[in-house]
Amino acid sequence: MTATRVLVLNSGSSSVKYQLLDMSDSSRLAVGLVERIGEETSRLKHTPLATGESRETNGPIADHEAALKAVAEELAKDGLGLDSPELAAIGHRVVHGGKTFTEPTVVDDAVLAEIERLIPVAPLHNPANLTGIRTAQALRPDLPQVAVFDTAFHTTMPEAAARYAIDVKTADEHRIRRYGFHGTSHAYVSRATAELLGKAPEEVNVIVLHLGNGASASAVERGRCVDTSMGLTPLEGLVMGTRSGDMDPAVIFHLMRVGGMSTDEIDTLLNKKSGLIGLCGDNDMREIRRRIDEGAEDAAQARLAFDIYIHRLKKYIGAYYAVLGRVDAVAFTAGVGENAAPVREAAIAGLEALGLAVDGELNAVRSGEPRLISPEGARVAVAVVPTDEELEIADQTYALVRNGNA
Ligand SMILES: Nc1ncnc2c1ncn2[C@@H]1O[C@H](COP(=O)(O)OP(=O)(O)O)[C@@H](O)[C@H]1O
Ligand SMILES: CC(=O)OP(=O)(O)O
Ligand SMILES: [Mg+2]
Repeated sequence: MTATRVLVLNSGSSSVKYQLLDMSDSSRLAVGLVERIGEETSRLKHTPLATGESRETNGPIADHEAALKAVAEELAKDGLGLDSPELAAIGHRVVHGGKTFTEPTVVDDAVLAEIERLIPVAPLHNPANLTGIRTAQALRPDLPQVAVFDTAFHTTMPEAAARYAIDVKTADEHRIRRYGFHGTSHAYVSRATAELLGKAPEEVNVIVLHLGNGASASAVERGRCVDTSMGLTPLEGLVMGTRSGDMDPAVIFHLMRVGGMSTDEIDTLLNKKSGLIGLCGDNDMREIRRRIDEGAEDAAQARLAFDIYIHRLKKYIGAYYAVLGRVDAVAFTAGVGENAAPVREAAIAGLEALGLAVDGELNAVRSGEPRLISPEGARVAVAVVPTDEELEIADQTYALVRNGNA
């Protein structure tokens, strides 16, 4: 029997999203999510696609190792356990691959060591990714574990976009440059956008707006990334759920000298207590829109947070329009981009001179399919293109192991 199944693990700082796929037809066998790892109120939601009936387990899950073991138990209940001979490989999302990894990579000790070395530049993500890999290795030591890096798609950025304008020697010594993240999503969505336009990826220039809890924009020229908004770490760029995005770096010196804050306190402030949550107390765009739309008592604060979020997004659309010179499509994706029509409308509003517009009726359509929301005949397409990082990771993982390369 040929092993055609791939388990994909997308380990975040406090969550694990997973999917088991059969790559003979790219179908899903099971999907699930473990949330709030490390808290008392952890939750595992598991759905075997054969029945479509979800099971939920609530109660403390201490760490990512325990989370993955719980996932393995749930899969086993459906006869989809990790001991299955049909499993060909386990694919892992790894957030930071530095400049080392430009392709999906079969994990060995040297690869693990390099992912570990990169922890200081992805402190929220790489430790969780490592635990995911090590736990999976312990459960199935005989299987290839494949790392698919968020940074890989961005390694094509030219030096002019990737370098910060700081002393070159210092930058090189500490490997300070812009790496970019969410690359698996930017790659998948830019390709799917080309397909929606009936073109090959090499024929189009696309601005991809990945708006989830973390958020980033990218400029994709003929299938290759030429700029992206995240930098050395996933902190730079757009306003995010809990991260500040761009600001004058002197804010940090000021907080240290005048505010008396420590490096760790500022790190926590900018990564976990800023962005939408810092501006208005909510990091969920649904809640922010509810406050605005219902005219809640604290609507003004939510409105300001929304406006700052949109202002930054619009600046990046303009910047990447200039970087690309000619734009064929702007694609919205991830939780906010796929679901929040008011965000899409506001971000594109006023950009008619650039050939960009949103049709109100098309924008209001709710669907899981890629779709155009620009008016018929528009010079530049505006699209909603659902991302599928797990499918992309599974594809890349299977492509690497199916020919016995592993
Ligand atoms: N219907 C919706 N309207 C507005 N925002 C939504 C909606 N559904 C989800 N979101 C937003 O999507 C975010 C999560 O996006 P997601 O891509 O799943 O993020 P991540 O992968 O970073 O956890 C939530 O924080 C929420 O703000
Ligand atoms: C890199 C990054 O920001 O990832 P996420 O959006 O999953 O936090
Ligand atoms: Mg995400």
